[in-house]
Amino acid sequence: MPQTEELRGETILEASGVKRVFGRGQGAVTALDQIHFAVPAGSMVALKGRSGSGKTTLLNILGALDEPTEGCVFLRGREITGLPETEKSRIRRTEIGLVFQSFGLIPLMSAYENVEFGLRVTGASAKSNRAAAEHALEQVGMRERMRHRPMELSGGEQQRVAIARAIAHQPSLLIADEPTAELDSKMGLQIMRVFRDLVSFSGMTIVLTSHDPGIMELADYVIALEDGKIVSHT
Ligand SMILES: Nc1ncnc2c1ncn2[C@@H]1O[C@H](COP(=O)(O)OP(=O)(O)OP(=O)(O)O)[C@@H](O)[C@H]1O
Repeated sequence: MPQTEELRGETILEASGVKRVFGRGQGAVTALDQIHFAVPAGSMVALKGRSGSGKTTLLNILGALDEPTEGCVFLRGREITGLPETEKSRIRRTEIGLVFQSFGLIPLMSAYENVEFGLRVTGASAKSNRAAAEHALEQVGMRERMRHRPMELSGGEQQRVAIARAIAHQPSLLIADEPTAELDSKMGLQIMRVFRDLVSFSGMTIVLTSHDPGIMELADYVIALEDGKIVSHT
């Protein structure tokens, strides 16, 4: 499998004709329709749009957490839609990292344990998991504080630990749903700096959602959604 860095500039993620309808009949809601875009490897893309415009629905489909009603998604040229759940789960474990608004750390575990715990499902040796967890914490600037529990860390630091957990298996694609929404603007910018470093130094591709124009400015591309459709792509 090529290293993340070697893919830089090539299309890593592509959505083609994606449509997602929730429910049936009269109560059906079309959350996404006619979604087409391609994301070059080693770039950061922000999805913007009002509440209900379809951002989370799209991220869930890109992250192999949900299936479109129509259309397909390709990750590194391979279709990830329509695969059996076991295969999608393998792709999520190896190629995709997920970050959420609410951090989702386990309170009784230290930062290090939170990151290492996520790696146990990979089946790698304890020694390599330890090295991978420490490397990921280093990448987000949290190695010094890795023995602290979440409650001893600021919101921004907790989110950095959550990012370390999401990237510990060195995925090529990081998906982040409103990663700065619970943070003040200074901490939000710190998180964006971490993301920019992951793009610059590790060649990672990041797709995130945000409502904050200051955050959006730091992305390479901005895709605007309105009522489930792309209305601009800059
Ligand atoms: N599981 C579901 N069942 C029915 N409708 C849903 C479901 N999930 C989302 N929707 C609908 O799909 C549309 C898009 O929702 P989505 O959560 O993707 O929007 P969003 O842009 O992420 O909003 P927000 O910024 O508030 O998170 C909305 O009309 C929503 O009500």
